[in-house]
Amino acid sequence: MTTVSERLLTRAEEPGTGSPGPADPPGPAVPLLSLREVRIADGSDGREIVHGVSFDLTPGKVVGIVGESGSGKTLTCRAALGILPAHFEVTAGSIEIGGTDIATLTPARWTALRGATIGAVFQDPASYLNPSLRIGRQLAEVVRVKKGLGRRAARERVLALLRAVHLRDAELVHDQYPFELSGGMLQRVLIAAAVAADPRILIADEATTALDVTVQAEILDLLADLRDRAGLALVVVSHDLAVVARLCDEVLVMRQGEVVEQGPTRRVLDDPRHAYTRLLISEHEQYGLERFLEQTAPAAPPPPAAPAELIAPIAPKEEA
Ligand SMILES: Nc1ncnc2c1ncn2[C@@H]1O[C@H](COP(=O)(O)OP(=O)(O)OP(=O)(O)O)[C@@H](O)[C@H]1O
Repeated sequence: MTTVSERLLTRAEEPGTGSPGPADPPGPAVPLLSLREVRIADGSDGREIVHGVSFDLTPGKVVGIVGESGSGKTLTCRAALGILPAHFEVTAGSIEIGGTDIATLTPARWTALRGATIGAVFQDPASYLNPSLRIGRQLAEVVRVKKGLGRRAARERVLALLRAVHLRDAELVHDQYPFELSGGMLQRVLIAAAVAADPRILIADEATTALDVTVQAEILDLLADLRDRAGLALVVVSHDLAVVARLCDEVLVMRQGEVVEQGPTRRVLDDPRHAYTRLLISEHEQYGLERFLEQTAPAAPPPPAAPAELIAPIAPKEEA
C-alpha cells in the first residue's frame, strides 16, 4: 500500500516532469535563515496574529508552510524579508539571516541583503512588473544595480537568466512586454529576477497557486533545480499539500496564527498528529486527487537547459 506522501509525490510529478523529490536532508550547517518563536502583532489594535513560529533553513533545505487562509503564512514570510505591512510588528522572538538578527539591520544593510542574500516570489507576478517596460530592461536594471554589470554584460546575464528559468525563446522574451507573456512565463521572469543577484534564500509565497497544474509542476521543477544546482534554500508557502510533498524537507502546518504541527514532510503526511493536519490531508485526498487526475493532456515540457546554463547564472562563487 502506498503512503500519503508517495501518492502526493506521484500526483505532483504527473504532468511530464522528471526531477527527483526532496533532497536528502543536508548535514549540519549554519542556518541561512533562523526564526525563533516569532510573534507578530497588528500594532493598530495590539492583536497578536502569529503566535510563535520557529524553523531553521540551511543551504539546499526546503521548508514548507501550509495552512488555511489568514493563518499568518504571508506575514511570517514578510517578517523574514523585513517587509511587514504598516503597523504590523514582530513583538517577540528573533529572526536571523546568516547569524545576524534582522532587528539590528539598518535600511542600507537591508537594501544590500535583499536580492543578494534573500529573494522572494509572490503570487500575481504581473503586479510586480512595470507594464510599460520590456522584460529585458526590467531584469537588466536588477542585474546592473545588484551585480554592478555594464550594459553589455547585463544583457548577456539577463539572457542567461531567462534560459535558466526554462523560457524557450530567451531573445524573444527579452524584448517583450509583460502583457505579451502568459502567467507561467511571467512567474518564470519573476523567479529570474529573484535569483538575479544570486541569493542564498528564496521565499516562494503561493508562487504557483494561480497557475494551471502543468505549469505549476514545471515551476516546482525549476525551484527544485535551483535548490539542487545552486544549493538555494527555499521557504515555500502553499495551500497545496502536493506542492509541499513535492519539494519540502520540513513542513509547518499553521492554523489561526499557530503552528499546530511541524516536522519532516513525510512524517507529517504519513503520520499526522494534529486533527487539523488530518483534515487538510483528507480534504486534499477528496478534492486534490481529482484536480490532478483531470490533467489528461499535459503541454510539451520545456526544452532541457544545459547544466552549465543553470549553474552559471545562479552560483555566486562561480562568477569572477
Ligand atoms: N496588510 C494587511 N492589513 C491588514 N490585515 C492584514 C494585512 N496582511 C495580513 N493581514 C491579516 O493578518 C492575518 C494573517 O494574514 P496572512 O496574509 O499572513 O495569512 P495567510 O496565511 O498568508 O493567508 P492566505 O493563504 O490567504 O494568503 C489575516 O487575518 C489578515 O487579514
